[in-house]
Amino acid sequence: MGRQGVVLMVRDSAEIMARAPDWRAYMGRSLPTAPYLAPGAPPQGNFQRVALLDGVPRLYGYRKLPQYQLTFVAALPQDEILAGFQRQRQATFATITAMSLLLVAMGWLILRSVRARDRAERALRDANRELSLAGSVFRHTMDAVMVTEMDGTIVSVNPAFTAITGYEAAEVVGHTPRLLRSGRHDADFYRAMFAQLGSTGHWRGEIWNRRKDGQSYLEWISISLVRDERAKPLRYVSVSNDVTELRAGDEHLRHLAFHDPLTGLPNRALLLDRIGQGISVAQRDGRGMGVMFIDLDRFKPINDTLGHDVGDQLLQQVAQRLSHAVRHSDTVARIGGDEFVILLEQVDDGITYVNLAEKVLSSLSRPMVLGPHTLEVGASIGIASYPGDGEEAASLLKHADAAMYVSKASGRGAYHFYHPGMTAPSARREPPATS
Ligand SMILES: Nc1nc2c(ncn2[C@@H]2O[C@H](COP(=O)(O)OP(=O)(O)OP(=O)(O)O)[C@@H](O)[C@H]2O)c(=O)[nH]1
Repeated sequence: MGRQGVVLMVRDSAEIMARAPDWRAYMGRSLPTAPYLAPGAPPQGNFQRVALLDGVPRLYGYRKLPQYQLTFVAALPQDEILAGFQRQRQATFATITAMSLLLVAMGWLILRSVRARDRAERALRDANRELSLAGSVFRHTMDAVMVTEMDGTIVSVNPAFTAITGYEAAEVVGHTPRLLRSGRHDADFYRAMFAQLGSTGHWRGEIWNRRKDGQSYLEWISISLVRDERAKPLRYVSVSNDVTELRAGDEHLRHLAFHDPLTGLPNRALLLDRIGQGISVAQRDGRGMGVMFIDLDRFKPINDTLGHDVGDQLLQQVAQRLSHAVRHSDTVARIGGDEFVILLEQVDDGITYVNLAEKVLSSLSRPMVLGPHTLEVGASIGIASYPGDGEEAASLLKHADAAMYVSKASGRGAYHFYHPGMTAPSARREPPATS
């Protein structure tokens, strides 16, 4: 019956005839409002109410015994009946709560792994995109790219490398860049290059290399040391391009700037520079040097009668004859229309000038055959030597010109050494006075 269950026997007069438990306390007490005593109450039934006598809410079951004018009543307290249900409800609630938490946790874990997977896929896509971009640059750049191991073994080269060197990738991979050496640089050059690469991780400069067909070419190259994530040296990457033609263009421009286009001889600017250098060397070594100013005699009539083209050819032939007359170390320059200068270095005696002047006069006086024309010109020469006749390039040249003017004035076809007081060339070129 539980802790608060009750069994009653109630007379139809509402008086409690028996009760368990505590029958003594309830004996004779009346239950006039009991539902089973109400007129027309069914012979048996159930109901729920708060007990009149002890105030406990109970569920009641009864059965009338009309022949004895009695009703049997049994009641159980509501909380005892519902206790199992409550326990079950709590257990169910706890289970549902735990499952919900579990579901939330699983959902969170799934979400996290989906996000992590998305992130990884995105990173992979980005990495692939970068790789394909790098690959495309590697394949399509006009610069030759070469990747080597730290010991110099070539790992890969790009198509531009093949275009420049003539070597296919398969022919160079596994070899070292020594394959390309032209022999124009000594061991010190490469030692300095690797020393800088070792200390700074970079080297940039020009190298003469050799193509597969044996032809030398000049490349502008930038080499970088590549390290791994832990900064350990991994590879060398070089990017280079062929600058041979560019350099040739530079040299051609420089040649044009310092040479006479008609004869190919050094012009006035280069001559002055070389005289300056010659003076420095002579000063240092205590040696002599000098310049010989040569002006053709009666050149103008050739121009005037046979034309400028023939005059040009004659000037070219004069240039050749002068070049043949001098030593390899001397310089022959053309500094004006029919004006040539020979720079003689390391000359300590006057006889060398005399010999050369006579050789030049004799060479230029020989007939020149230019197509159908056989022409004869001569020359007038002036000589000035360092240090006696001038200590600077311009003054030496000016004094040689003055001495040459004396040769002209003396009847042409002669040479003179400079002496102080000889007429300056500027005076010589003044228009003759008219009377
Ligand atoms: N063909 C040709 N003639 C030139 C060139 N530059 C200057 N000349 C000419 O060279 C001549 C030089 O003049 P001069 O030295 O006075 O003539 P020259 O007849 O030799 O006179 P002398 O020296 O007194 O004997 C001028 O007629 C210029 O026009 C050139 O590049 N080509």
